Amino acid sequence: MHGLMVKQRRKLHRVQVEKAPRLGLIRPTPQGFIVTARLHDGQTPDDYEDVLEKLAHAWRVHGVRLVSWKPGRVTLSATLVDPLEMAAGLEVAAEGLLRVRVGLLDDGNPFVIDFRTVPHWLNVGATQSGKSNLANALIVGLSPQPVALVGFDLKGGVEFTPYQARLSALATERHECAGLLAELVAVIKSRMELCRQHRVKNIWHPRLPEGARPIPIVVLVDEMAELFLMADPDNEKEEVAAVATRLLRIAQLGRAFGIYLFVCGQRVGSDLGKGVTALRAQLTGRICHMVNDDETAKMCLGDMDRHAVAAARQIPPDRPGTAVVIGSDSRWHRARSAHVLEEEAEAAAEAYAHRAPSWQSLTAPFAGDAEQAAELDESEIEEFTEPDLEDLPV
Ligand SMILES: Nc1ncnc2c1ncn2[C@@H]1O[C@H](COP(=O)(O)OP(=O)(O)OP(=O)(O)O)[C@@H](O)[C@H]1O
Repeated sequence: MHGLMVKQRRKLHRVQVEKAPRLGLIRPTPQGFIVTARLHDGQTPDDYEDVLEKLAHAWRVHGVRLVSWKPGRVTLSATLVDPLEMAAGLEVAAEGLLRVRVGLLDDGNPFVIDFRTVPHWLNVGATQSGKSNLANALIVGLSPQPVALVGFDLKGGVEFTPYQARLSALATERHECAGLLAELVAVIKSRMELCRQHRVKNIWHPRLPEGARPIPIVVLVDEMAELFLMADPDNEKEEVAAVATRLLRIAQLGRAFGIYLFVCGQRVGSDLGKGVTALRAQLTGRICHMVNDDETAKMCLGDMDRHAVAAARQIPPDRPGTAVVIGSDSRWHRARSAHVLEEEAEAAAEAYAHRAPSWQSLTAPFAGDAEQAAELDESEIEEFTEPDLEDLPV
């Protein structure tokens, strides 16, 4: 027994985490180089994630990322200059239905918002960090597409009114938002009925005749906090609760019924209430621009990857449009959006105004009172929350 203990203790003593890396061959890449490091006993890839910034300084390079790992070894990629410097001159491009290339990732790949693979997004950042610029990029990329756009603009309309020509509906006050959200849930309910009639689980299923397939709806929300903050809880509680529930229903069921959320805000904090935390869990696409407080970075990225939080806190204020993004691959990337002026987005909205379906045509399938139609029971929600991925549009 004693011998075993001594052996164990020796083994434990062998474990040292901070040791010089054992590097393999250095291979050049267009942006810098790639190198493999063998892990010392007791090291994990996480230990490397924790010291990437130190490595970048030691190697005198712009940045180091851990690109992959196998048992016992990690592969690191170093970039000599910031690839995001090149994003400024990029153009936004539609890359298929509901898919927009909005900028560049720091591994040189395009930064793509693809609602087909990641249906709902949270876009946060301090003032002047580049949130609206990204929304502008989406307007430019989505306007020519056969999709409906709906705006919730709690900044009194300053953000989305310029694009009204291409919007099928716009709400600027919270009570209007509550009504419009009820109508969207009612749209979901009518699409549910349609799917039941054709015995399919989502609107993309091939069994649904092409003519019967409803048009996708992208919902843009700006300033999320305004939907949840209460100046006078006694009078506003009910409305806030209704807004929170309806947003959550849209997030839970949107993927199956072609309704997608892009939610922007300066701040996401637990003080906004449980509704925000529940909603956040459904917004699996995350974009964190420069933020002023740790809590917002943590709320935006922390539940996905703690290293992403540290990366977001390092975004310099003089690089608007730079963000830490978690998208379809569930890994975090530094990214920068293409620079899109409000005028460009406005021009795109005007040019494609004829593509905006009328709100009446979108809500036609449900007759009567939206508030009532917006009631859903748990079994209905469960029935449609996990659509088959193969059915999503191509
Ligand atoms: N990707 C980018 N490249 C270059 N400049 C950018 C980029 N994104 C934003 N900017 C510039 O940074 C400034 C702030 O951007 P934007 O208005 O999008 O910030 P915001 O986060 O929406 O701010 P606010 O909350 O105050 O509306 C603008 O002048 C904009 O042109």
